[in-house]
Amino acid sequence: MIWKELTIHTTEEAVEMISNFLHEAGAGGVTIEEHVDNDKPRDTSLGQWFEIPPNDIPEGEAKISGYFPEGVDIEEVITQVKERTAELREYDIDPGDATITVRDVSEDDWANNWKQYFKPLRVSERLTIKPTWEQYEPESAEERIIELDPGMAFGTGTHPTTSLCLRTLEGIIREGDEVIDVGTGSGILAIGACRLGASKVLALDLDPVAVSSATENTKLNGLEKQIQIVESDLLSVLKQGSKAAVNVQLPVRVVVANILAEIILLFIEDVFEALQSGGYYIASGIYKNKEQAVEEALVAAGFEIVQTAREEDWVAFVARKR
Ligand SMILES: C[S@@+](CC[C@H](N)C(=O)[O-])C[C@H]1O[C@@H](n2cnc3c(N)ncnc32)[C@H](O)[C@@H]1O
Repeated sequence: MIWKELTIHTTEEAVEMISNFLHEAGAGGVTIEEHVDNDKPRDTSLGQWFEIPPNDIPEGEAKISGYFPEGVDIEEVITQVKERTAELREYDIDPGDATITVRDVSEDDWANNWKQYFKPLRVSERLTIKPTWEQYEPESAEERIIELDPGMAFGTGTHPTTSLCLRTLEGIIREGDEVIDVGTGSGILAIGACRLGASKVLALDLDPVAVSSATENTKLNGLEKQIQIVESDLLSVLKQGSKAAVNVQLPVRVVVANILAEIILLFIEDVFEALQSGGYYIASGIYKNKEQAVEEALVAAGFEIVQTAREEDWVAFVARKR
């Protein structure tokens, strides 16, 4: 089958928003290419890094491609994506020059090629992400495996915003914890939380593609009894009327959200309310230029920042409800 590949040249900062625009415009898949720096020293204490091939994308920039099936009005998609991208400046997100190109590609060119670069990855001391199509044996009894086929949803574990969450979760989760994962994507953090000892996770996402991907991955890991996946705009499922339908008992001890800073700022009070006192909020997806704004908002809402984790240009906060 031939697909239309729409590529937008933008900034790392705008990647998540523009990927969402492409999904919402009907893309059957979205790929993201960011600057690759293979000369940079890597922390190899947790195992081997699988290098991805160098590209010509300058630091701080990114190329996002959406794949549209035949029959989609690509001119209409371009107009929509251009308008929504231009609006990002109102939210203080710089999308760069945001030039768009379109070409025809065959399905094999994009649907499977990326798989060769997604290898088992020891992402923290105890967690390893294993693509379903790879063979891998844990090196010790302590090592826990997250089986994953990310499909079209965000969350392979290789993005700094995801690995920051998995690493910080490892320090926070205690046996039997109940957790809420906001913006679950492929379900990777919900699965990771269970592997670290959580007894129940409520995994929420606004995007039906993410909901079905998280459902598949939950099954792959045999965690259907522990993870409940619900289509929800942020924590709206917890609002009056639908509380009874969720698997976790409120307030919970841990909330994790790997969502953009702009979105994190919208629902800090709701997270505060959903947490026990002394409970933890892991907030990730924060580009470095929004670090201060998010920190101030967390503190103003009554959180104490107990850890600030950084990887590349991304920041994650571990905040404790006072
Ligand atoms: C950066 S991805 C994170 C995926 C995964 N949790 C991870 O850490 O790799 C952000 C996710 O948030 C979801 N999202 C964005 N806005 C949302 C909203 N208002 N309510 C719920 N989910 C949302 C997106 O659909 C996407 O799956």
